[in-house]
Amino acid sequence: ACSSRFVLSQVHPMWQEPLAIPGGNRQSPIDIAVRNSIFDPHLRPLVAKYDPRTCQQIWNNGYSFLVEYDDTMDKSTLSGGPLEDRYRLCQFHFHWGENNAWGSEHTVDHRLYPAELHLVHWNADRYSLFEEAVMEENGLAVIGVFLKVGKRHEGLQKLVDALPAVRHRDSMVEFTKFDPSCLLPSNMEEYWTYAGSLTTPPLTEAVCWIILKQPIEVSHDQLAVFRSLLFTSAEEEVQKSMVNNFRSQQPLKGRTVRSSFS
Ligand SMILES: CCCCCNS(=O)(=O)c1cc(S(N)(=O)=O)ccc1C(=O)O
Ligand SMILES: [Zn+2]
Repeated sequence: ACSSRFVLSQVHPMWQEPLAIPGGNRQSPIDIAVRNSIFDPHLRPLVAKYDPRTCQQIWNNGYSFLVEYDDTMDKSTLSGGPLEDRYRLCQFHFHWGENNAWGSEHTVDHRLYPAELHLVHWNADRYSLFEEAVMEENGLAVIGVFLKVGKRHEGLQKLVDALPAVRHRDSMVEFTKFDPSCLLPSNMEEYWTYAGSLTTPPLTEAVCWIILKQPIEVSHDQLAVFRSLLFTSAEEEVQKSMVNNFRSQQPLKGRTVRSSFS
């Protein structure tokens, strides 16, 4: 699995923004101002080919819960879209709020969603390890999918049922045969893409962000289980609910957001 062993538990969930950020002119997340995005006819549909057999475990890293994949071979890959190379899936995770009014990291014309899914991939054509890619420009490609409250998401339920087992920070359980394709919306043609960064430390400016226009629907109760997770470990006497684990929006600094649709 990718080395998302970067243990965020040293940073408080509403962690203090560092003063100096490497570069600092392509930080994420951002607001996507639809009318300012530029239609690029060369942008192709995204091609996500995931093998559920590469799914390994879920863990609570003190910031979110990550579902980690075996990325030692080219088995679960992302290509197409704005990407020149083939990227390997290493993990997916979510960001959410304490209620349904907010929780996403990106916004569309300042519209907030109750949660956002991130599927993290690294450029396996150019690098041999995730750790290398995470320090390189466009070493990573992250797909962002907005979640909205509606009907129950059957595919998500297997994941929701596993969450009580990783309630506390640093807990981990085996989790296998999960195909993350079930969390993607049907429309993989319409997205926005821009050059950005990780939204958690080390905030490296290595990410080609691909934000899908079509949200997925999950039920209120499914989101409530996300909020039953804890930032804190089993040993800590004061337990803190894992909610509002999103970063504040960052300045665009002259960047262009491209759209695959007009
Ligand atoms: C070597 C240090 C890697 C740190 C980042 N790891 S990651 O999997 O890319 C990641 C991305 C993101 S994000 N929101 O996709 O930028 C959030 C958390 C993590 C994590 O590891 O917890
Ligand atoms: Zn994320």
